[in-house]
Order: sequence, then C-alpha cells, then structure tokens
Amino acid sequence: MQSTLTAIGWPRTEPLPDPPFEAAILARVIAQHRDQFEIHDGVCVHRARTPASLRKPGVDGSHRPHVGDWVFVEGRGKEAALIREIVPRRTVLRRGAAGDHDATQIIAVNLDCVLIVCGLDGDFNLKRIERYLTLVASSGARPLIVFSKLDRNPEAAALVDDARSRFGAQAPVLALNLKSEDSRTLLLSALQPGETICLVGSSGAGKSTLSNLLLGEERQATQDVREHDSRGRHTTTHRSLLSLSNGACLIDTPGMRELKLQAEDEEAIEQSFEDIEALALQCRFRDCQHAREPGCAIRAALESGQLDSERLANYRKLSQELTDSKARAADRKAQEKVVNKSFGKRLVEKYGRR
Ligand SMILES: Nc1nc2c(ncn2[C@@H]2O[C@H](COP(=O)(O)OP(=O)(O)OP(=O)(O)O)[C@@H](O)[C@H]2O)c(=O)[nH]1
Ligand SMILES: [Zn+2]
Repeated sequence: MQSTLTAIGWPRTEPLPDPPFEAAILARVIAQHRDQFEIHDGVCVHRARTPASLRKPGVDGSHRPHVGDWVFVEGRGKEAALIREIVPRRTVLRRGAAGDHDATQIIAVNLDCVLIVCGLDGDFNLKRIERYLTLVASSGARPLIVFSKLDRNPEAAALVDDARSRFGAQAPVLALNLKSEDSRTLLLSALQPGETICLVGSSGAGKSTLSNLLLGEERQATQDVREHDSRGRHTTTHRSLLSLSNGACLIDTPGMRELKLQAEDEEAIEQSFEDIEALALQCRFRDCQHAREPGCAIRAALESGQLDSERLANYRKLSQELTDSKARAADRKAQEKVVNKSFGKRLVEKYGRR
C-alpha cells in the first residue's frame, strides 16, 4: 500500500497513519469541481464527496478538503466515496493578503515544492515574483523560480542576473527555453524524488508548456498508476496528477493553474502595463472599451504599430481576471452576510431579542 501511495506523493520516510475506522481507505484529493472531488488511491481515480455539514456556507474553508489533501474515505465504487477525515496537512498554500483571513483562500495543500513560473518577456515582473515567494514561504513549501522563454529575449541574461541577485538566497533560479527537450533534464534534476510539486504563475507564463515538457516522455512512467473513473472505465485524458520519472509528482488542476489575481495585484498590472494605461487615458471617452469608439488612443496605437496586439490581449485577460476575482470576493462577502443574518434571526426566534 505504501508503495502505491508514494507514487502519488506520500512521503517515503513517513509511516502511514492508522485508519480511524474500519474499512477506511487512504486516498489523495487530486481535483475539485464545486462539491465533488476526485480522489486517487494509488491505483485508480474515484469520485468523492464530503458530508453535508461541511458543505454549508460559512464553514471555515480549512475544514474542507482541498487539492493535495490525504483523506480517509468510506465506500468506493458506483457511488461517490464519502470523505470522513482529513490527515493533518504538512503545508498549506493560500492566496490573498497574509493575515487577512477574509481574503485568503486555500489553493492546495501538502505541496513540497512550488514552481513559480515567469516569462522572460513582457511577463517579467520582480514584484510579482516577490509576492509569490512570500505566499510560498508562508505555505511551508520550497519555492523554485523557473524563468521561461529564455530563447525569446536577447536581454534575458541581464533579467535573470537581476532576479538571481534579488532572490537567489530564497530560491533556486532556473532560466529555460521550455520548448527545448534539454530543459526537461535540468528541471527534473531540480526536483526531488517523492515530492509533490505544483505550478503557479500568470497567464501565458508557460505553465502548460512546462507540464507538457515534463509529461513528454513521462507518459510511460505514469502507466503503472492506472486511472479509472468511478465506473472502472479508463480515463485517458486525466491529468490532474502526474507521476514523473524521477519519482516526483505534479498536481496541476484548472483551479490551481488559474491562480486568479487578487485586488492587490491591481498595482502590479498597472506597473507592467504602464504604457497601455497611459494610452487609455488619452482615449476621448473615459469609459472607452477600445472597441468602436471614436478617438480611441489604444486602437490608434495598434494601427500605428506602437502597441503590440498580443500584449494588449494579455493585458485584457489579466484585467478581466482581476474584475472577476473582485466580483467573486464581493459575492462571498454578501453570502456570508445573508448567512449571518438568517443565523441571527434564528437566534432571535429561539431566544427572543436581547
Ligand atoms: N519560445 C518559447 N515559447 C514559450 C516558452 N514557454 C512558453 N512559451 C509559449 O508561450 C505561450 C504561453 O505558454 P503557456 O504554457 O500556454 O502559458 P500558461 O502559463 O499555461 O498560460 P495559461 O494557460 O493562460 O495559464 C505558448 O504559446 C507557449 O508556446 C519558452 O520557453 N520558449
Ligand atoms: Zn479607447
């Protein structure tokens, strides 16, 4: 049992925890879709759910299972398994302002190494890397900075030097062309057998390219971890958890990859796209969407070649993420208010107003 679980990241040197009830099965949460979880027991993938009490709004997020958790479940097979207990976590990666509990959200747990992926193109941003480093350091996991697109910028070496002198003491720094097969060996040698890794970084930084690079010849290596869905069919497209040939494993799920930006990143976006924000100020209309409005400075800059359309697209994507993230945060707050209000009302009904 130990060996099948180490393939999905159970630490080799750590004994397995005692099952808390009869027929308890130890498995790892590898993906989450709202209230549904995908768990891996070292052999197969199953569906799982939590008890209804944990699904109620207002429950502290840390009591709920998260991607990377080791859990004891009851029952497998046709029905979704029931997650009964969460094994104490070794590390917890959260996003959001440190100390501000309202704004923090668990991204993944039990990670050993977090790869901070950053492009050596327009994506390069020391402030953002610094912020990621802070998040990773407070998670308990080890950070590894991976610069991508080394081949895309003739000035890359200077940027990498700059980053090394700033962050070299906190994290190893790799600068790679992720499109080159040679980079796989370099990457794998920076990872340790048995550790669980994940990728964070902004949109377009190269996370997919990196996981594809690791996947490349790794497909064979994952064969021994056979994957079925709950009905026992093979799911060939399954990629949430990837065992690498050096014994490390990569957790890479949509919820994690889209490390959505928080309001505090607004400043970072403004900084990286100063030129675009300055141009937008010159548009005739203050609420210009840069679509068909007359006197649009952004479109003029695109036409004259002063502004690169890909860069604008990237800016739009990041700004949209920021807007979405703010809307979700507002939604959460509003929902909590409703819950607290109805809870208050029930108290009044039960005990009368005091
Ligand atoms: N030449 C070159 N291109 C790269 C490198 N890394 C990534 N790219 C390209 O950059 C683009 C974005 O890379 P992705 O891997 O899709 O970025 P991502 O971080 O997964 O982006 P999201 O899926 O939006 O989170 C793709 O067109 C890649 O082919 C690199 O090292 N060299
Ligand atoms: Zn405009």
